[in-house]
Amino acid sequence: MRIQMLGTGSAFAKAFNNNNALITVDGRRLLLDCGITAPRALHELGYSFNDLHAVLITHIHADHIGGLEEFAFQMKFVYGRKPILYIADTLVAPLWEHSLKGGLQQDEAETLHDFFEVRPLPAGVSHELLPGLSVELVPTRHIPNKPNYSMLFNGFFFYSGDTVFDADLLQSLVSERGVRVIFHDCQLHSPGVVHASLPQLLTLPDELQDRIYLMHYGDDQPEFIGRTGRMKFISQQKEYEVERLTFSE
Ligand SMILES: Nc1ccn([C@@H]2O[C@@H]3COP(=O)(O)O[C@H]3[C@H]2O)c(=O)n1
Ligand SMILES: [Zn+2]
Ligand SMILES: [Zn+2]
Repeated sequence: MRIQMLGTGSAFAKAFNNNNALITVDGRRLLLDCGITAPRALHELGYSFNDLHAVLITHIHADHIGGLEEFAFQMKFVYGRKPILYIADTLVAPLWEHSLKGGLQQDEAETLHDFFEVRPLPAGVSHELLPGLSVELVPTRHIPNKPNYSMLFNGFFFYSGDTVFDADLLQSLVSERGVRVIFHDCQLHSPGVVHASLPQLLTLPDELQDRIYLMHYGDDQPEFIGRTGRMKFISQQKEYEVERLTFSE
């Protein structure tokens, strides 16, 4: 499994694109979140929306779904096919009613299903997204009363979908679930109200820090290079072989 971040920036970053990723398995590409900057970021890497097998969504903040209107319109009017949208079952209605309907709907009968092959995913069970890639949605805390999901891929790779610091969850993922690689959102400055902050992540034991790669950071990230304990920053646009990340690099 290879992963290439389209961006590693926080919602307000300007030096980095939105924290969205391309996961590639056997030549098939899954887009993981599609934020405001995703259309341009894909283009800069030489991809079009038509090169994607499917898109998977963590939650409905604009840095994670703000590019879906263009994705839907391009697939309908430029490429003439409906893309697969994997999304938590609890987010299907909010995504349409609160985010996409205003731009996409042209007549009252149109729904999200007219633009996407919607695959609602219950949390807590494994789903095959494409051959060789499975996911379990893990509910994580981000904004009170708004559903949000982190992703456990192939049983060993945990990708946080914007979450507050939760040391117990990270510890149990490693000691009970066998997680080997963790991509975690990281707000560089305290307090981490809706994200994990770097000072909080630095309190984790070495055995966890060794597995953690930091993403979703602010524009002053260069000032923090060398100040992340045993954790490492993930770079945007660089491609990583996930199986080879732990304890290497
Ligand atoms: N209660 C909230 C809600 C939002 N925010 C900021 O807005 C951003 C939305 O995208 P995000 O990546 O979840 O990060 C959120 C916070 O920076 C915040 O700081 N506090
Ligand atoms: Zn975000
Ligand atoms: Zn968010």
